[in-house]
Amino acid sequence: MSGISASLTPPADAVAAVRHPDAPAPGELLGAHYGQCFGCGEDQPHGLHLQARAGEGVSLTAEFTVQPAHQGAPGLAHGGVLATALDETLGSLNWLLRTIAVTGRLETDFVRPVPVGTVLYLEAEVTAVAGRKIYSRAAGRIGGPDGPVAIRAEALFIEVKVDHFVDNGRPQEIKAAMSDPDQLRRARAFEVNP
Ligand SMILES: CCCCCCCCCCCCCCCC(=O)SCCNC(=O)CCNC(=O)[C@H](O)C(C)(C)COP(=O)(O)OP(=O)(O)OC[C@H]1O[C@@H](n2cnc3c(N)ncnc32)[C@H](O)[C@@H]1OP(=O)(O)O
Repeated sequence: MSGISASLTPPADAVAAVRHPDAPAPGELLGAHYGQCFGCGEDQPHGLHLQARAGEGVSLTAEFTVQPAHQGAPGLAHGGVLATALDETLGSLNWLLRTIAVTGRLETDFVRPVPVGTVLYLEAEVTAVAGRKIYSRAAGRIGGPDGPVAIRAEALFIEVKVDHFVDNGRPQEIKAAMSDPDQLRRARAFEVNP
């Protein structure tokens, strides 16, 4: 067992997260926010191809199958890849809030080794919101959705403006995504209220 750091404990004035009225219905697949995303992108050959599904409230489930490209030790998933799976799952929660946010802090416990070929069953929920700060937690189970926990994490996401990606990333792709005539795809790219 491990304790979490103070910065992951919501402050006294934190409030419960509110699911956006247009959030996908429980059971609905969220789809990728960006085709080249290492976590969820369908165009990323060595990516995780993680598929997240909306849950009740501000929660979701996701699945990811560990591939040979994700090994650290022979036959076992790399810890950084597992942390990525948690990060991606937690990041997807922002689509249920329709908030653009990036990971500020991610604390991960690696509880059991995860062999190649394993399906990791992830579950995540937002626990509290305080201003721009979104607190969340996730766990990944093996052997089935009710199997033993192999990994878990607590995280703090920070809300940002689209400018975060324009100023620090590839502005031309961001501008193209913002002009996408498909309103839902445009909103999903930035996980924001259209
Ligand atoms: C073409 C299509 C395009 C698609 C477009 C995609 C859009 C959808 C993106 C989704 C992507 C998903 C993928 C998975 C999620 C990632 O993996 S995101 C990538 C990894 N994360 C990053 O790159 C973030 C890098 N860090 C930063 O940019 C900046 O540090 C941050 C996080 C924006 C914060 O900077 P800031 O805005 O100046 O905020 P700042 O005032 O410093 O802090 C605000 C508050 O947060 C607290 N805080 C900030 N950082 C921390 C920290 N590390 N620890 C504890 N507390 C912290 C501060 O203490 C402060 O608290 P208060 O004083 O308000 O109580």
